[in-house]
Amino acid sequence: MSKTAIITGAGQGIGEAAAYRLAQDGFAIAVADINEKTAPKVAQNLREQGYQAQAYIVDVADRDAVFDLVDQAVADLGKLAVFVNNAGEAFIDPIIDSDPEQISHLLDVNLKGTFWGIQAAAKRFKQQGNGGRIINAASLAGVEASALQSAYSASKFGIRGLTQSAAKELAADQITVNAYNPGIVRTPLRDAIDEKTSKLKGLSVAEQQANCLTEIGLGREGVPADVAEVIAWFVSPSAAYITGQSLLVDGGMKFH
Ligand SMILES: NC(=O)C1=CN([C@@H]2O[C@H](COP(=O)(O)OP(=O)(O)OC[C@H]3O[C@@H](n4cnc5c(N)ncnc54)[C@H](O)[C@@H]3O)[C@@H](O)[C@H]2O)C=CC1
Ligand SMILES: CC(=O)C(C)=O
Repeated sequence: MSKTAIITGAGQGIGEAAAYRLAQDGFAIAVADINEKTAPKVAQNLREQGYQAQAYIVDVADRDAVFDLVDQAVADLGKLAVFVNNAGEAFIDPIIDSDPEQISHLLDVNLKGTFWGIQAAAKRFKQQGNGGRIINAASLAGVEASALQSAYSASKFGIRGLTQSAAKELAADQITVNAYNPGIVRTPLRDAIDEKTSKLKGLSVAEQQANCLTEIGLGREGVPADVAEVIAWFVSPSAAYITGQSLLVDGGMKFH
């Protein structure tokens, strides 16, 4: 049985890119996502390329489902080695107009979903007895908050705090906990942000994009400092003693 990497939100975007990248490093990939169409497709593509992969339909906001995900993936694919809390959502609205339900849902997915992933992975790592790697999706917006993204930025600042606290608690069990903080990565999530922002700010999408930070790649183009590469580095032997870090990735890389 292989070493398993569970990646949430791996049905598209950054999570999908991370799935391909970690598969190249020999991990069996649990493609976990709420989307019943995309997760099986990604898992199938991985298998067609000769990698071990399985799709799991899960809502990361459901704590029991996240624990079940770990149990099932380990039973199917082998010992857990890596858990990437990548799944997330965003919405754009002025803070005074932000809908309470939408705020709660975003925090349930982004912040509490990461909490459940850390808990489930850490419990499994402790049972297995030889450490593990937990990597969380924070964001540039969790280092420098953006207007119109109050709930999202709050969730990403929170994820950085979760990362630091968990890292301090789990280091004794050789479990590292780190976060990647990408700038702009051209995914459906980012496209939706830009479109709504440009509407609210009256900017054309082109003008809005011109205001963006350096766009970085999803890893398939192999551009430097791409996000999938950062996730793979956090999992590599050279990062065995790196923990509690939030790595800002916006074309360059700097710890925060
Ligand atoms: N795209 C960007 O510019 C940046 C993205 N990020 C973060 O990176 C992560 C991935 O973002 P993208 O790939 O851009 O997003 P995306 O929207 O393209 O993909 C997110 C995936 O997560 C899944 N998902 C959403 N809610 C879920 C839930 N409750 N349970 C399970 N799966 C769920 C979606 O089905 C989708 O497949 C997110 O946490 C996002 O906040 C951070 C900084 C920049
Ligand atoms: C979506 C997101 O976190 C950014 C920085 O664009």
